[in-house]
Amino acid sequence: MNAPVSSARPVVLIASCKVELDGFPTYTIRGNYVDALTLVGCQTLIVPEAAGGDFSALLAVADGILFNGSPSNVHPSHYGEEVHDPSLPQDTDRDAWTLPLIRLALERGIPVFGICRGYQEINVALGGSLHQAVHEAPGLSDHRPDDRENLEKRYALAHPVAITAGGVLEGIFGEPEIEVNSVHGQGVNRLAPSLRAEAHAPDGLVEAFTCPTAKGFNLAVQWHPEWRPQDRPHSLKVLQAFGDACKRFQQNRVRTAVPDAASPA
Ligand SMILES: N[C@@H](CCC(=O)NCCCC(=O)O)C(=O)O
Repeated sequence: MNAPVSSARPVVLIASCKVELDGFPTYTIRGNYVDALTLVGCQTLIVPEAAGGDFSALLAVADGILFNGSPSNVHPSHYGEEVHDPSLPQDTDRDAWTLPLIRLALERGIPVFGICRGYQEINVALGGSLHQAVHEAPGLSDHRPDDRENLEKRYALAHPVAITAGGVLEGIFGEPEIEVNSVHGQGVNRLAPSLRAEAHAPDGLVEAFTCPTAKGFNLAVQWHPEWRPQDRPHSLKVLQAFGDACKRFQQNRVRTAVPDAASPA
């Protein structure tokens, strides 16, 4: 008998940010992260918190987790530094649950995708550090967009990245170089020991990585594939790779869960 498969969309958790709005604590997520995952066949579930670090309810439903971008920075105390520019936003509430969840998800083989802040979070969660101001680091370029420009220009393709030969991204793109957008002031300084660089900017900054020892698909990128993926084939391909991994994870859960429930009495 063939094992049953699920036709339901895989459930992908997305981390929301916590900001103050009109005096109230408010959980936020930019809609293009949701739309991008919907486009590649996933059911998104926005997660505001994991009180007390209890992840059991989340792990029971997650077929994948997106650690998305955000204007805020990971607090530098997580990599042993003081805040370099106090005028920039922090989100210590998000740090408190996303950093341990990253470690747990990778250990369990749940598909993980990181974008921008999420990319930086994964590096920090695994013991890496960040440049708090890439543009001030000797030899590195300014990776920030011009905030006076409209969104179209801020998310325009900004520079090439060289794709690591034999890596996950080369498998997805089949090309040695692609063009990416660039919407960040911070960046990877010390790459966590368990991570492997998957792409580099022309100034040498690591722009993508994977954790090869994790059991499941995982990838993180400094750029923003969620911006207009319909119009950008490379963005669509990388999102689709994550969506497909979530689908496989879900199918595997269905296959391993169903026999008990379906066994004849
Ligand atoms: N604060 C970090 C993170 C950058 C980042 O995630 N930018 C995206 C912001 C908008 C969005 O949510 O899409 C840095 O500046 O390096």
